[in-house]
This record gives sequence, structure tokens and C-alpha cells, in this order.
Amino acid sequence: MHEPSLASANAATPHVELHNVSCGYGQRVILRDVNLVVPRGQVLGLMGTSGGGKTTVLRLIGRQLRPFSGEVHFDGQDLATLDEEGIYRVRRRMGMLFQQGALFTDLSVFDNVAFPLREHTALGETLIRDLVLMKLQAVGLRGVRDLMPSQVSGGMSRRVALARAIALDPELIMYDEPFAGLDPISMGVAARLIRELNRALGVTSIVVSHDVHETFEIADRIVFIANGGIVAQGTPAEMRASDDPLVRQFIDAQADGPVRFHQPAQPLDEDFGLAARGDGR
Ligand SMILES: Nc1ncnc2c1ncn2[C@@H]1O[C@H](COP(=O)(O)OP(=O)(O)OP(=O)(O)O)[C@@H](O)[C@H]1O
Repeated sequence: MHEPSLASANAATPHVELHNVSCGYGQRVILRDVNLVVPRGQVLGLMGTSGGGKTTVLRLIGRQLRPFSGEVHFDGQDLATLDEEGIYRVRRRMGMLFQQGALFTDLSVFDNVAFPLREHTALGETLIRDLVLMKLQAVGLRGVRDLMPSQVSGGMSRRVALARAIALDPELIMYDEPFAGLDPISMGVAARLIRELNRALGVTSIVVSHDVHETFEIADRIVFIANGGIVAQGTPAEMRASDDPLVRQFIDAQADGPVRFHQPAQPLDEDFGLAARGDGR
């Protein structure tokens, strides 16, 4: 179902590239001069401090956000050069799975997965049925197709959302916090599924996550984002061996390090009225 494009003929072109990208919201700059390459077919783990800009990177790639300066390329094409129709076409080649990737509660599991097919293609119901069942099979949930979202567990509904995200055969899948809120077993299932789909569908995957264990397990490369940019990147093995204090703080889950536990605040004694009392209590 992929749209043929000249650029995609070149397998050596990175699937996604950010060139000197600065971006933010309103006046506020979140990322400065970021360069990022996402090679085709890999799983990239995007990690880092909370509020560092990981989701913002996904928004840049999906063109929900335009950079202040610099370029975002998808399959060799600068997104800024595309008109609305072009952006629409590019977005169809991307699957996005957000943490709050809520299912339509009044549609069955089957109809949730069928939704993008009915919405964006002219395929007949017989073919749609086969495609939906294939996608549900890929996430291990063909057996629950007639249930309503309220009747499946949190982990399962995340997998239904994944089946829906791959309904149109995307070539890039972006996951925002796919492990958040899952129990350890469901987390392992979700992680293996991401890796397996990456291989079986031949897609490129970007996984935004705080979960070091699961992400390091499945990613080919890890990129750490903090302080407005990329502070470290490499294979999971390289990151584990890194002595960069920020990487260590993250991997070893230390509360304090280059990233402070306490956000800047006025002095404690002022907040608790001790200074005014002056008696040290
Ligand atoms: N729509 C928006 N308008 C204004 N500011 C925003 C908006 N979205 C995000 N931000 C701010 O941009 C910064 C980066 O947000 P982003 O969601 O990209 O971080 P993140 O690294 O994904 O964080 P987390 O790991 O906590 O989800 C944060 O300080 C956030 O408050």
C-alpha cells in the first residue's frame, strides 16, 4: 500500500533525518540545533529527561510541529517543501502509537482496527475483514475481535491500538511511552512485539520510553535527549559502558546527578515561614 517515491528507491537514505533543528512552543525553545539520523529498518530508542523534548521530536517527524530553523527529512524529502496533500500522504506512511492512544470506546476491537482502512481506502468489506484479522493476528488478538475496548485489559487495548496503527502498512512506526502503566509481563510482551513487528513488517521504529530495561533490550541505537539537545547516543552496549554522568544517572536510576531531583524553588525556610519566625523551628 506504500506510495512509490523516487527517494525510497535509495535504501541508503536515512529514513528520518533532522538537520540543525531548533524548535519549541511559542517563544520557548525546547531543542537547539539537533542533528539526528534514523537509519532504515532499525529500532531507535529515544530516551532522556522528562520534558526534554522526546515527544516533540515525534511531533516534528509527523509534522504536527514545524521547526523554527533547520530541516526535517522523511525518506529524503524535506517536510517543509510539501504541501498539505504531500503531508497527508507522508503521514499515511507513518503509524503513531501514543500512550493515550485511546480506542474508540463505542467500536468493537475489530471495528477499531478497520477504522483507518474504511476511512482512508476504498477497499471492500471482504478484503478489510482479512486485513483486520491479519493485523489482529500479528498482535496475538485475533480471538478477541468481537469484544468492546472496555472488555479487554490495558495491555491488550494497547496491542489493539498497535494493530490499528499498522492497519495501513506504515513504513515508520512511532511509539510514545509504549510501556507506561503496563505490568512487567505485559511490558515484556509489548517490547518483543515492537521488535518482532519491526522485523516482520520491515519497518523503522522509534520508541520514546523511560524504561531502560525494555528499551535497551529491543533498540539498535539509543539517543539521549536532555538540556535542549542530544547528549549521548550509541548502541545499548555502548550506553551501558558509558561513563557520561548523565547517561549513568539515567541507566542507574539515580535521583540526583547532572539532572537535579529538585526543580529550582525559593529557599525552604521562606516557603515554610521559618525565616520570618527566626527561631529555627
Ligand atoms: N503543546 C505545547 N505547548 C507548549 N509547551 C509544550 C507543548 N508540548 C510540550 N511542551 C513543553 O515542551 C517541553 C518538551 O515536551 P515533550 O513532551 O517533548 O517532552 P518529553 O521529553 O516527551 O517529556 P516526558 O518524558 O515527560 O513525556 C516540556 O517542557 C513541555 O512542557
